[in-house]
Amino acid sequence: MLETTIAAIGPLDEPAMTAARQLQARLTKPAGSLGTLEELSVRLAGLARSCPPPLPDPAAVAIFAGDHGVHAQRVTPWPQEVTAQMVGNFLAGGAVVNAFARQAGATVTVIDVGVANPLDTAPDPSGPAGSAGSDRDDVPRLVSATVRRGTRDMTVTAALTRDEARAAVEVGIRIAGELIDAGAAILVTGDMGIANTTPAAALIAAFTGADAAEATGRGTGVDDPTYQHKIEVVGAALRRHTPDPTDPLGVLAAVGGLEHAALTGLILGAAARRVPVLLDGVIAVSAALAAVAFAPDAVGAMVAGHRSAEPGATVALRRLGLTPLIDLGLRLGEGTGALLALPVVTGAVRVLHEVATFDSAGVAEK
Ligand SMILES: O=C(O)c1ccc[n+]([C@@H]2O[C@H](COP(=O)([O-])O)[C@@H](O)[C@H]2O)c1
Ligand SMILES: Cc1cc2nc[nH]c2cc1C
Repeated sequence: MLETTIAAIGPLDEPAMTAARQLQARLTKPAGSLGTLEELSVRLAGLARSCPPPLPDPAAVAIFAGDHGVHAQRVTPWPQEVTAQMVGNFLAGGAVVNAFARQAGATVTVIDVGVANPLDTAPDPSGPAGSAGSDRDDVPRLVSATVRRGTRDMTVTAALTRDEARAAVEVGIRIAGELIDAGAAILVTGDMGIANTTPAAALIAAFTGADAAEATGRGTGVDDPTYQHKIEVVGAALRRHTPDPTDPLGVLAAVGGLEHAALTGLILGAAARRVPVLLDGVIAVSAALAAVAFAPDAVGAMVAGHRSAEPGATVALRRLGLTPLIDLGLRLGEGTGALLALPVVTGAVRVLHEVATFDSAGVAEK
């Protein structure tokens, strides 16, 4: 499944991109006045192989949840149980991602690929928090696709076996296919996993060659001594495994996480179906680096929703050559920054569908 998905990923379609550039030049606005949105609309036309490309509606958020053996190294102040508890919150509709998804009209699917603690998924008799008036279709959905109940501690041994990493990637590919088959026109990445900014930093360092200090951030907000310790943990894991960036499955297995690997699969699955994938924060962009290591053309399907405050996100975005659409200092994850960027993507495409040309509107050109 991984190999066939990689084989299905191809370059952007040049004729559709040329058509989009030519249409942009005829629309009633000064050339280039929509800045980044113009190039985004061209890219999305190339991805869809049509001009105009379809509007990115409806959107589907896929939140992959997993736990991390490296939590034992005290790289985060939060207890591991919070991963399972936040999954319960997503399913009850009470997290920030749910509020933003309701605002964007996006569905929310939570995929348990490796949560260590039991999930409390009993329905709340009072109904989903904050979702008054929503119909059944808007209720967040849980998919149980546990590969293992959390990774191993990457400072001691490989976080995953190659088979486990592959299984998690293939969960992501399967979810991409299911969401697209159900009608999603854009996929939005989400993640939940206490301690997951540590493997994200290690992945970014492994794929870009950045050192541990450049790739590592404060995650949920660690104090100065813990931050220094976290950089050492990332550095120690990299020294132990010396991951080979040309072997993405090996890198994901050595220093990755189950949600990172599943997000890699989601991105590859979207790219293979030529559907855009809106990237959220540092966990998503670390997975995106693995995706381009599998299939360089996968970058054509990626839209960087926002610039996470985590420094590793900027390192990864630079390597991917992606300009984030918004930069608001967010560092929450869950898909929140990407969802806020969704109207920008929609706007970029809507212009190609709806804006009059100089000819049709009788507006004089310079
Ligand atoms: O999306 C981001 O860039 C981001 C930055 C910092 C923290 N997070 C979220 O916070 C959790 C990981 O933080 P930590 O400090 O426990 O590694 C995990 O659930 C992530 O979704 C996410
Ligand atoms: C409360 C909380 C909510 C989150 N959402 C994503 N990561 C998170 C981490 C914590 C700690």
